[in-house]
Amino acid sequence: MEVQLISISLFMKCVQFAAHKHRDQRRKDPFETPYINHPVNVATILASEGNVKDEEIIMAALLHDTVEDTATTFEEIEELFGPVVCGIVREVTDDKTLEKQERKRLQIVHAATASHKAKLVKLADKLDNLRDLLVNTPKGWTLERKEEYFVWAKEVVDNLRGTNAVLEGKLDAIFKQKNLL
Ligand SMILES: Nc1nc2c(ncn2[C@@H]2O[C@H](COP(=O)(O)OP(=O)(O)O)[C@@H](OP(=O)(O)OP(=O)(O)O)[C@H]2O)c(=O)[nH]1
Ligand SMILES: [Mn+2]
Repeated sequence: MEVQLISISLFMKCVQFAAHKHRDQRRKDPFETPYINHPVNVATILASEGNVKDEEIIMAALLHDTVEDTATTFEEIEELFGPVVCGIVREVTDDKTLEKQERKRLQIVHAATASHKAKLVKLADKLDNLRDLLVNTPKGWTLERKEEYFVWAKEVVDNLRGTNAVLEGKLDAIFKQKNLL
């Protein structure tokens, strides 16, 4: 068995915390998928496809949208799950007080200098969102807006390269399918 650094108890508290915080949210897809499916997908992509063994990265993936999209604070996350997990979540959290265009621009800029752990979470986050867009159109989105998302996501991913060959390969297969690579 792999060395296990984080107790199963704390890990499950993290799953429970994320599910609780996102309990009233739905994704934008036509099926109104419960929002928690996305953080669970991102964590599962890292563990099962990306071969990531570091439990703190998996926990940060489970929590990655809590501060951005729910009434969760970094202080809560640090108190419950420690400074490393909190630091990763902080790095992948957009400042929602900024204009959307500026937020999107900053994701591209910040990707380049993010820590290795944060880059892994961002790669899996984009992979899950793009896989969804290949099969669904979010409510209220035009096809053009969807195409623009692929173009923008590639700019973010281009600044995350050299982090995880498997995840980057899977993202590149999607970009090739969209004629962006
Ligand atoms: N593909 C997809 N995306 C959905 C769905 N429901 C919610 N989203 C979220 O929508 C965001 C993209 O929509 P935009 O209009 O471009 O961004 P905004 O929500 O921040 O304004 C993605 O965030 P992001 O900033 O790109 O990444 P992150 O917030 O997940 O880090 C994604 O997480 C869905 O059903 N499918
Ligand atoms: Mn996300």
